[in-house]
Parts: sequence; C-alpha cells; structure tokens
Amino acid sequence: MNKIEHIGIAVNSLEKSIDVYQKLLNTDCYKTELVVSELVNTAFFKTGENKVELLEGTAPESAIAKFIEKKGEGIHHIAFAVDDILAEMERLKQEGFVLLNEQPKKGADNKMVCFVHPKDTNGVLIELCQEIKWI
Ligand SMILES: C[C@@H](C(=O)O)C(=O)SCCNC(=O)CCNC(=O)[C@H](O)C(C)(C)COP(=O)(O)OP(=O)(O)OC[C@H]1O[C@@H](n2cnc3c(N)ncnc32)[C@H](O)[C@@H]1OP(=O)(O)O
Ligand SMILES: [Co+2]
Repeated sequence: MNKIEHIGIAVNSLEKSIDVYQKLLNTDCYKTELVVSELVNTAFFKTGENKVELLEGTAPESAIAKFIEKKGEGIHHIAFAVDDILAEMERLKQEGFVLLNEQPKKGADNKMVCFVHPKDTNGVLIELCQEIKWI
C-alpha cells in the first residue's frame, strides 16, 4: 500500500463542518461530491500531501448515519492509495481479511474503492483506493 490517501470523518452536517474545517485548515474545500451508491455526501480538503474527507449520511441506513448513531461524530475510516486494487484485494483475502465488497466500487474523487472490515483491523475501517485513469 502507498500513502494514506485520505482520512474520512463522519459529520452530522456537511454544511456546518465545511465551515469548521475551512477555518481549521485555513484552506477552502476543493470539492463536494454526492456518492449516491454509498448514501453519502462528501467534502474534500487538501493539506499539503494529505486529504480530509468529510462525510454526511443521506439516509438513516447509510454507513455514516449508523456510525454516528452508535459512536457519534468522528474519524470513520483511513483510506490508503494502492496501484492495483484487484491485486491488493486478492492479497488481503489470502491473508484472511474480510473485504466488505467483492468487486471494487466507485468512490468519490475519481477512485475505485474497497473496504476492509474493522473487526480484522483493530476496530479501524480501512478503505483501499485506486485512482481511475482515463485513457
Ligand atoms: C465515498 C467513499 C470514498 O472515500 O470514496 C467513502 O469513503 S464511503 C464511506 C461510507 N461507506 C462505508 O463505510 C462502506 C463500508 N462500511 C460498511 O460496510 C459498514 O459500515 C460496516 C463497517 C460493515 C458496518 O456495518 P454494519 O451494518 O455491520 O454496522 P453495525 O452498525 O452493525 O456495526 C458492526 C460493528 O462495526 C462497528 N463499526 C461500524 N462502522 C465502523 C467504523 N467506521 N469504524 C470502526 N468500527 C465500525 C460497529 O461499531 C459495530 O461494532 P460492535 O459489533 O462492536 O458494536
Ligand atoms: Co473515504
């Protein structure tokens, strides 16, 4: 795996939290993106090499809404950049990790993503992301 691609933070209100993180990081949110398939609305910030993703659930059954219901707002996942998501998924499967999706799925900010169950990773939800390259 390569660098940390982003840290995902679960928030109740994207609008309010964009304001907070703009002030905190002293930089503007560079993109908001609705990911209908994940039932999330997202906002992205860049700080140097790093990215922060704020996530608001768009329905009560969304992973973000369920997480906030149980644990409150806070860090929801850590995403790692990978060069070859299929190879990395296969490697992790061989190592015994439970993948939450069998096929890579469309994430935000031009990525294919796969999640690893937090029970296998000390309670931390892990996301793998491979950049989609357009030919
Ligand atoms: C747009 C995209 C992108 O960046 O491109 C994104 O990030 S989308 C980000 C949103 N999408 C996702 O998160 C998709 C992957 N997530 C999932 O499949 C799910 O949220 C699971 C992680 C499997 C949890 O779902 P499930 O329905 O089992 O929920 P649950 O509430 O019953 O939780 C089962 C157990 O997992 C724990 N749990 C739930 N979410 C957790 C999280 N984010 N980090 C650590 N632990 C977590 C719960 O506390 C509970 O622990 P106890 O059993 O001890 O009570
Ligand atoms: Co993410």
